[in-house]
Amino acid sequence: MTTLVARDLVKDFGVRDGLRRRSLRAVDRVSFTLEPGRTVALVGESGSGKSTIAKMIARLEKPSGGSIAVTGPDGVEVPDKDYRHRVQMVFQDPFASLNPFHTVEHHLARPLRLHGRARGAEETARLVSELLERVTLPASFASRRPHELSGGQRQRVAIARALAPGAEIVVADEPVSMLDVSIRLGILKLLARLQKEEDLAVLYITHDLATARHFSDEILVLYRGRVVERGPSDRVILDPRHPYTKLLAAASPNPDARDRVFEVGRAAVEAAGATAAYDHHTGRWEEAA
Ligand SMILES: Nc1ncnc2c1ncn2[C@@H]1O[C@H](COP(=O)(O)OP(=O)(O)OP(=O)(O)O)[C@@H](O)[C@H]1O
Repeated sequence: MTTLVARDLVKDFGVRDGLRRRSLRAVDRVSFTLEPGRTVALVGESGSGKSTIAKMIARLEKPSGGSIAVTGPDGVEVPDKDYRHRVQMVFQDPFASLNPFHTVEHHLARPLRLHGRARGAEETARLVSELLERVTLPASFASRRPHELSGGQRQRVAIARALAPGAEIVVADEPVSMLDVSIRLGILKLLARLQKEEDLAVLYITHDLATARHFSDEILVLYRGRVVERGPSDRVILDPRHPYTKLLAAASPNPDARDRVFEVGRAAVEAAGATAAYDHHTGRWEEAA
């Protein structure tokens, strides 16, 4: 059982304030545990520190304080060289995260070879086909280039690429926010299926409380770098206790923005056959009788 424990994570950035430089605390003592077969959602509005946490987990940013440790089934911390096999990212923008000059096969074969999972052309081709199958894309897509794929197909390739090194912990940073509304649910369901079938530990980063509820076990609500509320997903959404969570549930006074935030949520609610409905008057999700 591979587990990631983030303890008291802190990130300070040096920022310019007029002529002076000052320190901005983007993440303030955030702790969580990612376990196999479970999804933890980090929810917060723009600037709350979600991406900075993702980058620290992916080792793209160095924490200013706290620790991140991945332990293997034996309970022993995995050595640095294994960290990157085990912990992989799916980024927000599938248009920017794939190189337009390279084929799908190149994008998947590279991590397979880099992490020593495939030797020789035959084995690589077989594993590339398997990866495409896991994200429900036809094997024939291997020879395509990113511009020949839709946004959703690109995101599936990005997920396959994250799985290629044998990832056990996946950080999905707003994985559907740049996709067409009609295909978002398909990508979230794919992540949910992989999480269950392959026992992945997932950190799902989103500003959308509704999908956080339906696709995660635990929700952490971030406000200005701090966790202001955390708990089982249903409890946090149906019975938010912190005023900021209540505010987030109300999303925005602008009905257009609010509807955008919640349209995926509504689709997710319907697809899951759930009985909850978002009440714009009370600003809460209510269980139907
Ligand atoms: N490299 C950096 N230098 C200075 N400040 C930064 C840097 N990266 C992030 N910040 C600041 O840290 C805070 C948290 O940013 P972060 O991108 O983590 O938020 P977020 O919740 O992911 O927002 P979004 O949803 O817009 O991506 C913000 O105030 C941001 O301006």
